[in-house]
Amino acid sequence: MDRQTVIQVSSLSKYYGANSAVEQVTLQVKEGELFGIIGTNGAGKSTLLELLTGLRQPDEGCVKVLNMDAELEAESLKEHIGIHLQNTSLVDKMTVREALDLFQSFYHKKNDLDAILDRLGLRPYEHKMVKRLSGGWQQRFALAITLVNDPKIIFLDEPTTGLDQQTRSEYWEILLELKSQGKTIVIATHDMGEAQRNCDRVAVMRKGKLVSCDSPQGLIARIPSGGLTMEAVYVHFALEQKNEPAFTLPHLAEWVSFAKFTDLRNSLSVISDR
Ligand SMILES: Nc1ncnc2c1ncn2[C@@H]1O[C@H](COP(=O)(O)OP(=O)(O)OP(=O)(O)O)[C@@H](O)[C@H]1O
Repeated sequence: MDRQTVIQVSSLSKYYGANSAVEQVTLQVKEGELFGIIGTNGAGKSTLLELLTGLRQPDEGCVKVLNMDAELEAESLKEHIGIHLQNTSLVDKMTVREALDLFQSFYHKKNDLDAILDRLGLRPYEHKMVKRLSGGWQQRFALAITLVNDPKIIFLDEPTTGLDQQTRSEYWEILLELKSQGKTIVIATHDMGEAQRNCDRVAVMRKGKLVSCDSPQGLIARIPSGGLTMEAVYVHFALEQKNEPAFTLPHLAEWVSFAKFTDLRNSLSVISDR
């Protein structure tokens, strides 16, 4: 039997002046999926996540999450989702435990905080100030915050950016465990290798538009020149412009920016394969 659709996005647009941050995006996410969103800096990933979670209002179209309208029923929706956006530093001066207690007080439904601390390995840091945690532990702490209300869907905005390979792999392992517990996870990421290994489907954004959406293998199979990796998918779908050479100067700048987040050696081998 088909899995239930838990997120339905229909013709969604968000404009900032003349700039369309998200333009006519339509997609669905199924219950229990680990759903990736990729694209260059400024492609619209964060704005899309903000619209999905009801934190921003769309200019056109609509978002239904768990059969609730993300714009009109944001308060009710909040109870059922966990969100980790970029640059959330409100709780820097609290300890891990204090911050978890505070965030949990915002919800009716309450998860077992001790179990969260233990599972995410945060127990030794329970009484440490959040700002004193290393980058990897801060991201785990932020993931812990998303779990305080035992959400059905977790939204994550580039949580592994800047982390070393080992820390990233461990983070994705936790996501796989949450998925195995039935959680639906939507994650914006620049982490192509992990997206390829772990995501059920990936949406590729480019200049606010959804340019492709499929399983990693499905996306890879769509590359006419025959790439083998999500890095190649990124180059083909996220950077490609019709009627222009593949690597104009602006593209090169985007590529360099992307390469910051991925294995440069792999990236260069993708270029040399072209
Ligand atoms: N509050 C805002 N006001 C004006 N423009 C905005 C605002 N938020 C985003 N934008 C613009 O919307 C576009 C999409 O930005 P967004 O942050 O969603 O992209 P992104 O794919 O998440 O990028 P990154 O990978 O750098 O986080 C960009 O052109 C950005 O400058």
